[in-house]
Formats: sequence, structure tokens, C-alpha cells
Amino acid sequence: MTLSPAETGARRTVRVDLGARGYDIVIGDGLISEAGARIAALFPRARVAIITDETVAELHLPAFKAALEAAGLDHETFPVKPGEASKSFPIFEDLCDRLLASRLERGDVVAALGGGVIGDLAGFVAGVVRRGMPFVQVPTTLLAQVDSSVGGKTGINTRHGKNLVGIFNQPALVLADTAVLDTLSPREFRAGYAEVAKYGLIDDPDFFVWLEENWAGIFEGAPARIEAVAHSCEAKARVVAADEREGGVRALLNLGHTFGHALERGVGYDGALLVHGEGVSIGTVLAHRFSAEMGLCPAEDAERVERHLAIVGLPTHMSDIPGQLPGIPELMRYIAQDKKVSRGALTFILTRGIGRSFIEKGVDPAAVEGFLERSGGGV
Ligand SMILES: NC(=O)c1ccc[n+]([C@@H]2O[C@H](COP(=O)([O-])OP(=O)(O)OC[C@H]3O[C@@H](n4cnc5c(N)ncnc54)[C@H](O)[C@@H]3O)[C@@H](O)[C@H]2O)c1
Ligand SMILES: O=C(O)C(=O)C[C@@H](O)[C@H](O)[C@H](O)COP(=O)(O)O
Ligand SMILES: [Zn+2]
Repeated sequence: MTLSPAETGARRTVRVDLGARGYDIVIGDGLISEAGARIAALFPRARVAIITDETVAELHLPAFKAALEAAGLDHETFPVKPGEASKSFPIFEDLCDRLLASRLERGDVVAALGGGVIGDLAGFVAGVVRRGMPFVQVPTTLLAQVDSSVGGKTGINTRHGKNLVGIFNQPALVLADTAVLDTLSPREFRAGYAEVAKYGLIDDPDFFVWLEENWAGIFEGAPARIEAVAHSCEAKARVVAADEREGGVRALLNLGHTFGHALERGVGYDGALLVHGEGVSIGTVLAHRFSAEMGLCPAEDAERVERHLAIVGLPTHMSDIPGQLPGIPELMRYIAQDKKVSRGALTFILTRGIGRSFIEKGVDPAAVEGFLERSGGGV
């Protein structure tokens, strides 16, 4: 496979082409030190509301603040607790309240410094406080750098299911400092890798082969890591530019998510049991096995996907989740809340093989239920 050539210098830039709302994703080691200058270039003299979590604040906030100060940007920090539980109504309300209590104005800027939880939450807050403030994404997890910081899906979870309240709200800029991934736990790095593999499995079999050969290098660092982040962002930027609000092809980015989201809701969004990328890993294997069971996809391809995700250390079966899952009727209720449901019918991302995913509308719930039973769910 030919990956796009590195740009001169240590920075890669991917453009999300959405006309007047288009933006750059800048990728590279040490980028946080340039964050102030890059934000000031777009928002001169703005005050920066930094939304972050306490873990990221401890590790990377000093460098981010120093960069803002060097560019003459005033700032205020709004920390939340780390973890999926922060993508909730109470934390959303509290953050809106804290921003309104500060001196921030509509022309100031929100910076989401953290993983996907922070990006989704901060993007939602930025989209509604004072009817909308601009925001920039400064993703600090692999998952956020390759996926959640790009494309403008923002929101929170509810007791009915994942991401069920939110808005499409594109950032003005994404700054992905790949060096900050050095402090990420191996478990969280692996979780992000599930979304990297997803791009290969959707429509890029050469990328999947490259991942099979290079995954260890991505875990080690540059240059494979930067290559994987940039390639993933290029893939996501293409899909988002073609279908910003998921009227069609964007649904492919949901490969593995119908099962995965139901499992995340099933464990009560408890990251000790299952984090998003792990749910995606299990969900992706299930989507391939479900496709194979229906005769759509060669069984060897499903096995190959499972083998690869397992080799990097990701969970691939529902039985890999510690603790007890809810029963299948409850999982089916969460699946029925999936945002791809149309006129009451389930939509799944299924596959004809590696890199040959497609959108299947009107999937029979009884077939899904039977498949989950045979796959050991809800026991
Ligand atoms: N909007 C989208 O398009 C989209 C796409 C994919 C996922 N998501 C959402 O993203 C969320 C998952 O994101 P995530 O996996 O980044 O989880 P996360 O934001 O919870 O981060 C994972 C953990 O890593 C810690 N962390 C973050 N950066 C760190 C660093 N550099 N060093 C050390 N620790 C660090 C965090 O404190 C947290 O404990 C889910 O809510 C999911 O639904 C959204
Ligand atoms: O950007 C998208 O579109 C995606 O589906 C990316 C997913 O990885 C991500 O988890 C997203 O938040 C899921 O979207 P949802 O609409 O199913 O909540
Ligand atoms: Zn995802």
C-alpha cells in the first residue's frame, strides 16, 4: 500500500473540506508547544476556556497553558473527572454554568484538551453556551486523535443509550500532538487502536494489511504512529466531507458500534469494565461474525479480524468483559435505541469481507437476538 508521503518538516496537515466550516487537522510530535500561536492565528486576543479532565490536566495542562501564554492568550481551566461518566447531563449542566459564571464571551474560544470524552462534552458545551462559541480540539488519546476530534459529532450519554443527546458541531482546528500519547496507558492506547483498525475494515484492505505488519511500530511511536494517525484522519475527513450529518455513507464509521454501544450501556458506562474502544473491538468482531453467519462474509475474514484485534491485546468476545452483562432483552433495548434505526427498522454495518463493509437496513431483530444468544451475550 502507498501511504501519503510525509510533508516536509515534522508536521502533517489533513484538511476537512466543509467549505466555510472546513478546518485543518495538524499532526505531529510536540505540537502542544505551538498550540498558542496556532489558536491565536485564528482567534487573536480571544480568551481560551480549557475544558479538560483531571488526569490530562496533571500531565499536559502546564505545557498547553505555557503555549497559550507565550502567544499572549488569556485562559481559564474547567476540569472534570476523567471517564465516561463525565459525558452526562449533570456534568454538562455544571460546565455550562461554570462557563457562564466566568467572563467568557461569545467570541472567545473553547479548547477541548483530552480524550474523546472531553472532546464530545466540550464540543457540545461550546455549541450551546451563549448559542455557540468556537472550539478547537486538542486530542490527547489515540482514539481522539484518529476519530473523535474529527467530524463534529458531540454530545453526552443518557440512561437510554450512548451519545443520544448532542449536536453536530465542527471544531475550528484540531491539534493532535502525537508525543502526548507516550503517557497514555497501554489499555487506553489499545482501545484507540480499535478505531484505527476500523478504517481498514470499512473500505481499505491495504491499510488493514499494513496494520497487520506495522501495529507494533504504532504502539512504539513515530514514524508508524504518526503515519497511522494521519492515514486515519484522511479517511475520516473524506467521509465527513462527503456526508457531514450521516445521511448515508458516514454510517460506515459506525462499524462495530451498534453492538459496542449496547455493551457500553450494558455495563453502565463503567470504564473499569469496558471502555469505548474495547466495545468497538468486540462489536467489530461480532459484526464480522454476524456477517459470516449470514453467508455474507468469508468465515476466514471474520477469524482474521478477531486474530488481529486479539494479538494487539483487545477484547474480542462478550465473555472478555469482566462482571455480568445484562440479559439479551436489555441489550436488544439498547440496540433499538441506536441512532441508525430508521422507521423502526435496525440498521447494521455489515461486511462482505475485509475492507468491504456496507450499510444494511431492515436487519431482523430476531436474527440479532439469536446471534447474540449463540455468541454468549447476556449470561
Ligand atoms: N465524536 C466522535 O466522533 C467520537 C468518535 C469515537 C469515540 N467517541 C467517544 O469518545 C469517548 C472515548 O474517548 P477516549 O477513548 O479518548 O476516552 P477518554 O476521553 O475517557 O480518555 C481515556 C482515559 O485516558 C486519560 N488520558 C487522556 N489523555 C491522556 C494522556 N495523554 N496520557 C494519559 N492519560 C490520558 C483520560 O483521563 C481517561 O482516563 C467515548 O465517549 C466515545 O463515545 C466519539
Ligand atoms: O464519526 C462518526 O460518524 C462515527 O460514527 C465515529 C464513531 O467512532 C464514534 O464512536 C461516534 O461517536 C459514534 O456515533 P453515534 O452517532 O453512533 O453516536
Ligand atoms: Zn467510536
